[in-house]
Amino acid sequence: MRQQFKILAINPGSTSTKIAVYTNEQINFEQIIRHTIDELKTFAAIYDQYEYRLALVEKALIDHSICVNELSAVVGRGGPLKPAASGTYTVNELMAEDLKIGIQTQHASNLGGLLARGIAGKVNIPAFIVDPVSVDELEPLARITGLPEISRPSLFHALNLKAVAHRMTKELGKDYCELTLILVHLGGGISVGVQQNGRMIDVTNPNDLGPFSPERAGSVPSHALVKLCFSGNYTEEEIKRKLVGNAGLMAHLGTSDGREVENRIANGDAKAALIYEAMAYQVAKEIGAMATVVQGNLDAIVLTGGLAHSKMLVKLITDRVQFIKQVLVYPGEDELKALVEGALRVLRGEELPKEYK
Ligand SMILES: Nc1ncnc2c1ncn2[C@@H]1O[C@H](COP(=O)(O)OP(=O)(O)OP(=O)(O)O)[C@@H](O)[C@H]1O
Ligand SMILES: CCCC(=O)O
Repeated sequence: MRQQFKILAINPGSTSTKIAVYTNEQINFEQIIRHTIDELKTFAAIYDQYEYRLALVEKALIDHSICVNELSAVVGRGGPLKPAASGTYTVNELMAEDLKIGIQTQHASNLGGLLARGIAGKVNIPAFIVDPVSVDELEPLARITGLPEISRPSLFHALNLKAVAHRMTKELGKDYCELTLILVHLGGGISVGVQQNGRMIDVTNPNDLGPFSPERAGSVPSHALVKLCFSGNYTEEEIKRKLVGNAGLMAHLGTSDGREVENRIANGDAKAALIYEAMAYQVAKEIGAMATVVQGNLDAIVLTGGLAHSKMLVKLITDRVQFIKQVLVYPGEDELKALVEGALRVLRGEELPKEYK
């Protein structure tokens, strides 16, 4: 009989902590613990929320009659850490320190590894994180911009894109490193990357470059942006908010909900149709650019994320890129399952845990 591993996965977000317990690939339970603004505003820094969220996760385990010493491992969402290769990492002392201070930025996901370590430490089982947004496997060529002092960083939807690549290679009975793929996450932000030999050798940072998305600007003409920054009309924070959060579909149409945009299109809204098609056009153009990175030697183009549920958007993109290679669609994202799968690969000895340095 296959060995049974019981795993707790923790995904802290800005307004909730999502948790799940799985036995192997089977879910035992999933819960979204919501946090109100009033509760969170009492904490000055993200790390100050640690004890508060820990108590809520432990209570949820008791509510579901799960005893910590039944668990084989605890896995948390990895925060924006130092650039590192893709994989499952043991939460070590150095990582815990970087998560505590928010080495790249203050973000709720920094608590994922810390909560995993806190709970796992009580019963001496491993604590992991999997594919944080700061996974960096870029080729030197991909980093260079026209300004020596600005290089392209690697920040993207690594957890979902890597999980989808693992799932599809398994389904096709292939080795993970065998396939060359263009992987596209179509969510609130859009990441477009190309993976070769298991490494994401080029990728657009959804907060910075590439297509615009439901709520982010993507690449914009730099001179016009500089003018906006120095117009005296905005603070630095306001400009950042304008680019990430209030841009894309939200800025043009006042909503970041793809379903709402499609309803408007169905009711004859020509502006909604133009903007939605422009988003698909930009995604397709970026896919075309990524195909040049591997000189067209690809196995598939893969679309995933919430917007990949949309038949309309998938068709708009596919019509433009299917001449390059077949398009496969894996709608949605399941971060808790992706975390569990990453932990299982290590517990089953399919992958060695990586050490954060
Ligand atoms: N059936 C659907 N048709 C059209 N759009 C959809 C559908 N289902 C979800 N979406 C859209 O997908 C987007 C959200 O995707 P997703 O849940 O992957 O993003 P997120 O988790 O909010 O952000 P991110 O993925 O950037 O972290 C929203 O624009 C939502 O309206
Ligand atoms: C930075 C990429 C990940 C995200 O936007 O959620």
